[in-house]
Amino acid sequence: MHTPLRPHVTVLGAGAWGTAIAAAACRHAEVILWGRRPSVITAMAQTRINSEHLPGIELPSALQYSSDFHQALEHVSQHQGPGLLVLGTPMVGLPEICELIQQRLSAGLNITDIVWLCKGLTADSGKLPHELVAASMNTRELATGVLSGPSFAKEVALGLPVALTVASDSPSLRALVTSVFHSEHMRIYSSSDLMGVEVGGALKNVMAIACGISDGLGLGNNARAALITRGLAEMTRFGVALGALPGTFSGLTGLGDLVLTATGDLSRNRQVGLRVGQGESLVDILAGGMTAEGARCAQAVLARARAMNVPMPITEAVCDTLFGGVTAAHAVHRLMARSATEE
Ligand SMILES: NC(=O)C1=CN([C@@H]2O[C@H](COP(=O)(O)OP(=O)(O)OC[C@H]3O[C@@H](n4cnc5c(N)ncnc54)[C@H](O)[C@@H]3O)[C@@H](O)[C@H]2O)C=CC1
Ligand SMILES: O=C(CO)COP(=O)(O)O
Repeated sequence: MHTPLRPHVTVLGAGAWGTAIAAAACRHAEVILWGRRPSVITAMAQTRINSEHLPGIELPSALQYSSDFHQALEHVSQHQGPGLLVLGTPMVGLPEICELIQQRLSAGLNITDIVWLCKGLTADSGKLPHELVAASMNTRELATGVLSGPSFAKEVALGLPVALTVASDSPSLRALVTSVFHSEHMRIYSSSDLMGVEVGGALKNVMAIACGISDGLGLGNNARAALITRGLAEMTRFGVALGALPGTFSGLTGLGDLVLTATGDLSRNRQVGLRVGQGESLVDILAGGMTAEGARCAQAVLARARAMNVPMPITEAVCDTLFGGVTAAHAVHRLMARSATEE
């Protein structure tokens, strides 16, 4: 009897999440983790530890490493069986990665399936990941989608239970991602609502900053519950205006990721909010290069919401506090002083 070929997977981006997801893929696939800094990749190959992003956590011995972009892409294109390319950079790195991939596609490289992990909107043009991918790559011959959900990289790298959602128009991509990642450690659910899944991932970061600010100000548990609930209403309103299905926001990538990031201290977005609420400036907090995508994303979300006439009071309060010179306490006062309304 013939055994199916193990999928080949390349993960581009060796940050916390790219590394954790590459390690998870090793259960069912032959995996290369690509990073752009050769010295970091060499150290990871030698120690089997990502000391910068996941210190002290041993990575699977089967995981391979490369800082050679061409070699990393060939791993998924020059293979008889299924090949999956995973884009694991933050939003800020996505345009460059898409451009590099498109150059290889134009040169004839045969890639069929791409899934990305990033959460947010581009800071300049306010595009969601699938909009950016469609604008910068020739996707006609590609199956593409997003893998998202409540998932702190550290817990995933430790093998603790997690549930994620793959969203794509392509049933074959959904099946491939499921076959690569679904295991007794990681459940994979499927959705065709790419818009809803991406909006949830982007907006929960903004709401996590809001909850962090509230907790940093010491406003209590009631205030945090109100922000989570009204934040969910706000992200649903925004998503539905863009064509998302409302039900998606009560799933893993909406409510699930919102609760995780708004309450879990491993969240960098929540940490940003906590520190802002305690009086630190955003510039100082982000000076070390921390990935906290909710800050930039909040401005892009607000611009898109205004263009659609969608009210986003919490997002507006976050923008005012982070960028508008309004104190956190005054932003809260303004939120609370609005007229009463139907729920
Ligand atoms: N850390 C987490 O727990 C989770 C993160 N995510 C999402 O995954 C994405 C990546 O986040 P993290 O891995 O946590 O970030 P990170 O800050 O740990 O690492 C980012 C990595 O991307 C690399 N990078 C940045 N721009 C690049 C470019 N142009 N080309 C190549 N590499 C580039 C950096 O060198 C760094 O290694 C984000 O969009 C985040 O929202 C999603 C789920 C969980
Ligand atoms: O997206 C995440 C968990 O699902 C990680 O959140 P942070 O980017 O806030 O750390």
